[in-house]
Amino acid sequence: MTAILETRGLTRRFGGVVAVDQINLTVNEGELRCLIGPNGAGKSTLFKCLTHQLKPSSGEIRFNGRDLKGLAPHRIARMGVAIKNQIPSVYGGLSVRENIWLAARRTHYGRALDTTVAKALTEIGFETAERTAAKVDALSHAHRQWMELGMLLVSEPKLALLDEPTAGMTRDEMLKTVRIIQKLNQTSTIIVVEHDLEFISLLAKRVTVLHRGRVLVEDTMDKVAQNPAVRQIYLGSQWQPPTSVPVQ
Ligand SMILES: Nc1ncnc2c1ncn2[C@@H]1O[C@H](COP(=O)(O)OP(=O)(O)OP(=O)(O)O)[C@@H](O)[C@H]1O
Repeated sequence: MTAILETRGLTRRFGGVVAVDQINLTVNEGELRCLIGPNGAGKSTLFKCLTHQLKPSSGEIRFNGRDLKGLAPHRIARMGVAIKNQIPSVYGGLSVRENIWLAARRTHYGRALDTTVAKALTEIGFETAERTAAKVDALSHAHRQWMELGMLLVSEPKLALLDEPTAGMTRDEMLKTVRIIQKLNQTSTIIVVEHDLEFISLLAKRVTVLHRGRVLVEDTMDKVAQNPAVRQIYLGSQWQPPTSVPVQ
C-alpha cells in the first residue's frame, strides 16, 4: 500500500485553543477514510490545514511523498488535492452541464471531454435534458451538492476532501450521495467528514475519530462503534449500528 497523505505532528492553534493537536494521519492511495468526532473536535480545521487554507502552526504534511511546507493553496490544488467546500468556479448563471463541462475541460479534450461529461451527468443522476440544462442558481440544496460532486468526478483529483457532503439532505438523498461518492472513489482517494452515522456505516472501511484535536481511535466502523471512549464522547451508550441495506 502506498501512502498518498501523511501528517506528522500536525498542529494548528487559534490563540490558546489547540484545534488540531499533534495529528499523525496516514491515508493510503485509493482509500475512502471517514473522519468523525464531536463538534469542535478539529475536523474542519484539519481539512483546511491539509489544503493550506489555514497555515499549520507546526508539523509536517506529505502528499504523494512531497512536503507541502510553504506551498500556496492553489499549488496544492494543482497537485491534485480538492476540497469540496471550495470548488473554485461554480457559475450560478450557467447550467449544470456547462459547469461540469468547464470542470472537465481542464483535463479532457475532444471526444473524451464529451463522453466524460455525459458519464458524470449520468452518475450524479442528471439524465434528462431538462435536468442538465437547469441553471445552478435554481437547483435544490441536494442537486447542487450532487453537481459539485460531478465537478469532482470529472476533474479526477488524486485526493478529495469532503466536508459534511450530506448535511441538510433527506435519507434518500443521503443514500444517493453514498453511491456517487463510491463512484468518485474509483478514481480518487477520499477523506470524508460526516456526522450522519448511517452514511459512515454504509461507506467507511476505516474510520478515524477525532476528539479535542487529537486522534482518539482509528479502526473499522464496527470496532469504532464498540469502543467505550467513542461511545462515551460521541455515539452515546445506546447507539446501535444502522441496519439499512448495503448500497450497491
Ligand atoms: N477561525 C477560528 N478562530 C478561532 N477558533 C477557531 C477557528 N476555527 C475553529 N476554531 C476552534 O477550533 C476548534 C475546532 O473547530 P473545528 O471547526 O475544526 O471543529 P469540527 O470538528 O469541524 O466541528 P464541527 O463538527 O462542529 O464542524 C473549536 O474549538 C473551534 O472553536
